[in-house]
Amino acid sequence: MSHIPEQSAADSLAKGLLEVRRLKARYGPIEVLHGLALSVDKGQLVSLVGANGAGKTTLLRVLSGVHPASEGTVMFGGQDISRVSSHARVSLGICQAPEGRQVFGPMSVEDNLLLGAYRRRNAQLSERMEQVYLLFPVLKEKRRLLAGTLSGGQQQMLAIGRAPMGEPQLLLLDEPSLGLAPLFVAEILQVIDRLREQGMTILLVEQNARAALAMADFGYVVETGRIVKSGSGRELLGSDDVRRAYLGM
Ligand SMILES: Nc1ncnc2c1ncn2[C@@H]1O[C@H](COP(=O)(O)OP(=O)(O)OP(=O)(O)O)[C@@H](O)[C@H]1O
Repeated sequence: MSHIPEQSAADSLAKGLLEVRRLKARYGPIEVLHGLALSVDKGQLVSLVGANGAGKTTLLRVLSGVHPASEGTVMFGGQDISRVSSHARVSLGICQAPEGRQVFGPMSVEDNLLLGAYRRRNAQLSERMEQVYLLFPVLKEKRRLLAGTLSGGQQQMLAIGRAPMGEPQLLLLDEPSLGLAPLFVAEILQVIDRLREQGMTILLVEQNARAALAMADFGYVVETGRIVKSGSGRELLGSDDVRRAYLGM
């Protein structure tokens, strides 16, 4: 029988842009992620759904490097980044849009967007900014205003619009529609869909499970720190368990 060297076995597992294996994380003595595995391929939109407290935010915090994994591996682009700092992960192209409305109020909308462009050279900035303005026309209209004067929904759009300015390899979005009026929710979800159409790889945590799964290439259901189900967005939407637990059907 031919022998497969360990390294090539590991390589064959690491096909996705992001590969998470046996991931554990804790807050003090309490473990909240219990050996979680998932993968995200380049260009995919992957949605994580699950009840409050299931561990979705913690997972994103571990992926962006702001919370340590206690065990397991995070591979990104074939490289083990499990022990890499959050700063270095940003340089590698992992970007987490800040939760909610975290913008710099005393700065203009345009300057807020430029802050997201740390990875871009000047020549490409205006082109990228125009692309963001195409996604969010209201930000173009208000580009000279102080961010603090925007409505809550517009500030949330700015916080999300800033992320693609740096052309991340992987965009992590935690509840981008949280607390928004239904009109803004629909708009934010459309923008995320368009970012995916433009080829961006996105890992999305979203309370609106139906919409998050409907637009996802692939989805994972997280329950108390474990993945309990996975499949294409369509498969999960059709699953009785998922419909009962997360879609109120
Ligand atoms: N800073 C913290 N210190 C201690 N425990 C925490 C902390 N943050 C989260 N937890 C706990 O970790 C578990 C997972 O929380 P997490 O926020 O990751 O879940 P979630 O799925 O994102 O839920 P939500 O949608 O409510 O944010 C929960 O039991 C929560 O109470």
